[in-house]
Amino acid sequence: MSLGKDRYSLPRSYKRVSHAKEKARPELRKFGWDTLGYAESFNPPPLKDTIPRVDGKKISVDEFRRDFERPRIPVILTGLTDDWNAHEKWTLERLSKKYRNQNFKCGEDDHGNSVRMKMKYYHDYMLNNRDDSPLYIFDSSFAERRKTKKLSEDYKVPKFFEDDLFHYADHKKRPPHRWFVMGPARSGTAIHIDPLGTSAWNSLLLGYKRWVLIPPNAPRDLVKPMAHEKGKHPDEGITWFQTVYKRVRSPAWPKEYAPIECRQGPGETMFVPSGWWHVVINEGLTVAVTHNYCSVENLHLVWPKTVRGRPKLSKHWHRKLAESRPEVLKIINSCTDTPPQSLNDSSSDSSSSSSSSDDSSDSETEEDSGRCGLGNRKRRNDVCTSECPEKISNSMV
Ligand SMILES: O=C(O)CCC(=O)C(=O)O
Ligand SMILES: [Fe+2]
Repeated sequence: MSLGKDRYSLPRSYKRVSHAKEKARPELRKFGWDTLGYAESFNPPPLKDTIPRVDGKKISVDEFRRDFERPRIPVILTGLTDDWNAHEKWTLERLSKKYRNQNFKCGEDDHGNSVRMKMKYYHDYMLNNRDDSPLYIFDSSFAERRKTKKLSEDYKVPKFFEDDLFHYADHKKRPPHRWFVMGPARSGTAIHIDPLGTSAWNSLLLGYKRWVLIPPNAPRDLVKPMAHEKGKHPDEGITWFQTVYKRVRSPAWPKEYAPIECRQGPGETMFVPSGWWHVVINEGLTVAVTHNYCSVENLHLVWPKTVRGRPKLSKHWHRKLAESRPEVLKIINSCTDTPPQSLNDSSSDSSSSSSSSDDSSDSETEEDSGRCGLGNRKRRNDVCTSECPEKISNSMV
């Protein structure tokens, strides 16, 4: 069975979709995108919702820091999006009309270049595809492009996440940090840890996302699909839900790595603390926005990874923090092996700001993020080894 041109509503959708697919996943050319029949057969086990939910309007920033951010406990905050225009503006109908001819990133080619599709074709694809692991919009430059930047006026960074210390780095130098996210059933994000020790918040406007989070100390080999389980979609959320998920749910799964699971619904904001493994699958059509950030609570984790993975950025950032937030230098000093004076020695840094080589996750840790390397966050990425639609891509580094 292969998808015919008549599956789509617009005359050019088939061609545009085929073109994007060829660039994003050339390895599927022969095998096909719908061969596994997941559109008919994929059915995750019944949900065990084990995440705490807290009314975001009733908790203070200090309480959030004390109860969740500092101890690194995942939580869903409710009510934070109530006054966002996105609730009205981010319906499929309005998005596909207003941004009709705008290109959005829905993949990455083998050279790390963005694969983009006009919203009108992606919308058609989203409604009509039967793919096993569909293309997913994960776009980190929406707020920089003239014709899509208005999207960033439709939501507000919740007060809990406002103090992002990367904000002090020059905008062009800071790693990608915000993504507009849109995808159909079965699209999602393979298991990963977000880049550079950052934490994330992810607010869902439309649809339902199923999440599994696993504590930071869980070994990579345990949480990732085994070589023989990877199949044709090695770096996709759906593969994880078809393989590792069974083990996570079995009595043999180590108690110390007990997962936190949930179904996130519209208006809910997921907080993913630094270092936690997480994997997501969309249960139907979804629209979301997600940001990664560094705060005073996770700086001790972000700093060493930034020094090691993004040395040039770390020097620049150190200078900016010393000017504008000198009080955080004591956190940096307490988690650093590098003597502070060498941070000011620009001659010691030979890395190129445009190269992705300093984006890499720290291979001595379990970090791997695809939306990954905040040098790359989210989609597929060689350096990070997987997932995270481009939360990783090098483009903005
Ligand atoms: O909404 C999703 O697919 C999850 C995204 C995610 O984990 C990430 O951006 O790092
Ligand atoms: Fe993530």
